[in-house]
Amino acid sequence: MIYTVTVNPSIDYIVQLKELTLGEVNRMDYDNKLPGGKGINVSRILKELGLDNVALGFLGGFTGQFVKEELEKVGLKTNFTPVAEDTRINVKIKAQSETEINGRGPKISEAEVAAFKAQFDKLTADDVVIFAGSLAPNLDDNFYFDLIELIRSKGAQFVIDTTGESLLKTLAQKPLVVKPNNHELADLFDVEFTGMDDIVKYGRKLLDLGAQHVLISMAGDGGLMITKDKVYRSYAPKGTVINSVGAGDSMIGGFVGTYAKTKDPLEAFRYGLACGSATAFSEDLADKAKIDEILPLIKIEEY
Ligand SMILES: Nc1ncnc2c1ncn2[C@@H]1O[C@H](COP(=O)(O)OP(=O)(O)OP(=O)(O)O)[C@@H](O)[C@H]1O
Ligand SMILES: O=P(O)(O)OC[C@@]1(O)O[C@H](CO)[C@@H](O)[C@@H]1O
Repeated sequence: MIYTVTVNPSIDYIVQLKELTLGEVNRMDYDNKLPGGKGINVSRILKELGLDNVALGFLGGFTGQFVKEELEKVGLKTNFTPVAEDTRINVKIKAQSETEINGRGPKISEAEVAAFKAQFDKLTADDVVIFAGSLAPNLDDNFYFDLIELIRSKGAQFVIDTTGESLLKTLAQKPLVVKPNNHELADLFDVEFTGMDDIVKYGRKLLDLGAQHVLISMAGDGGLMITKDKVYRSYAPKGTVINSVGAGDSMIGGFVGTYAKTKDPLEAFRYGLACGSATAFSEDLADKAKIDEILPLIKIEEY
């Protein structure tokens, strides 16, 4: 089974207006509320690809209830641990440019953490756990590392979509895939890239440090996959970008879901790219029809 973990889910409150003027009363042209959080987005993409998965994490209050109901409406399996405080609301303003204001999220009590962790005792070598998104304000990185140790001790695989020191720290535990974008990769090694060769050189370091597969996403410029003996490059298909929120989560969903099914990294990369672009070209996350439309446009070449 594939499990996603969203420690700090959200209602994504999408607000559209022609122009945002600071210090004035602004009126919306359109608004929408979506269940959000990176792990939840991965789960929704897996579901679109027809892959069985369970969304885990913490949900609380009326906002948490909304997220749970929206996910159940689309038939997603969930097993969220209830918490006392309200799930956060993240505001996504689409005006002359895109601005995101993400909430801090609820604090999680020790008893709530213990109830959540108990679920991991039953994992087996057939399972994959995907951690994605920020932690609750009172939890530190050890929250993930302790769980990763437990997961690896059961022989299960894990993926963690994180950056900086936290990413470096998890590599020794051999994540199934890591997917920094090119800017995150440069920050990670405190360097400036002058071309694709640099990106490949530093991406390869992640492989050497323990990652099983390395993807580097480059937004509208496509992506790279670095394996032990090959580097694959894809240019993103052209299209009208409607929404950049969740393209990275979609890429992870497409890669991990397809890899779990086929064990073929190249096919998994192809689906990852298609899901990322399909989301960029959709109002919400990509649906199956959009992913199917984009798949034949994905061209991958050896670099
Ligand atoms: N403007 C775009 N046009 C076409 N494809 C895109 C575009 N933006 C993203 N994609 C596809 O989605 C993949 C992931 O996007 P991106 O590199 O923006 O990830 P990210 O930085 O993790 O994004 P986010 O944090 O916004 O979800 C890219 O590698 C690309 O294949
Ligand atoms: O605050 P975090 O956890 O880093 O990011 C949360 C978030 O911005 O990420 C998703 C898009 O990737 C959104 O659905 C959600 O609002």
